[in-house]
Amino acid sequence: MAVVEASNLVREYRMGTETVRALDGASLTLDGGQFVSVVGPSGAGKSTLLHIIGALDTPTSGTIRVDGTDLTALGDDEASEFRRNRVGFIFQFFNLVPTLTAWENVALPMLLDSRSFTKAKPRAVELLERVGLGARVDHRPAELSGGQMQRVAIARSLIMGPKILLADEPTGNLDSKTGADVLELLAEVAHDEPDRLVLMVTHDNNAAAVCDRIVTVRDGRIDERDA
Ligand SMILES: Nc1ncnc2c1ncn2[C@@H]1O[C@H](COP(=O)(O)OP(=O)(O)OP(=O)(O)O)[C@@H](O)[C@H]1O
Repeated sequence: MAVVEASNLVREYRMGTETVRALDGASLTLDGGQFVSVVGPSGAGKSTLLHIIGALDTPTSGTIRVDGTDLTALGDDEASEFRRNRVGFIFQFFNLVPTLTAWENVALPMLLDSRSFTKAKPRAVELLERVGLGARVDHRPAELSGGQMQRVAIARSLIMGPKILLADEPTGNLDSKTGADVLELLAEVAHDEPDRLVLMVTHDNNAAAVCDRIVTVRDGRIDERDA
């Protein structure tokens, strides 16, 4: 089943009197059960594409459906609910809350929802075990290595059970061995469930090489061979 269906996406930014076209008619269909990387030159529109797929930004024109939801039809509150419950985000600098322990960081999205409050800790601990950090649940980010922090962030991205994980340069701040381990984990996460998609923006050719599919963005469009 298609998790992402993007058609003719255009995203323009106004810069004073100039208009920058970050996306210029990008079309793409992505199925679940895959680990997909997005590559291309600097300024090609990769991050803009990822932000639109994650409902962090809206296109100027074009259509975008993610996990069956038409993102262009969402209001601000619906978009933030979509981001919280239906998408997992993984960032280069991990974005963990320094004052919270590993399990509290992972549980945060569930702790914010009164309906799931009591289930939050057992689920967070289970996910930390899944990413190999069962012995680190009470550690704070400063007491963890970079690779361990990224594993916590991956566990957090999974807690609401999203169909899609979006990773922006997830290995950009890790050494090559630690980065390779994180990529292996992301591939496992994509293949764990039949229709989960992990979509990763990367500049690292080794990272792209372990993916099931590589999508190239150039001048705001998806390379035709990749669409
Ligand atoms: N908020 C913004 N305001 C104005 N212009 C923007 C904004 N965001 C992106 N752009 C412009 O849109 C184009 C695409 O940017 P984007 O960040 O999507 O590229 P990228 O492929 O992710 O680049 P990089 O690999 O360097 O991160 C660039 O020319 C950029 O300067």
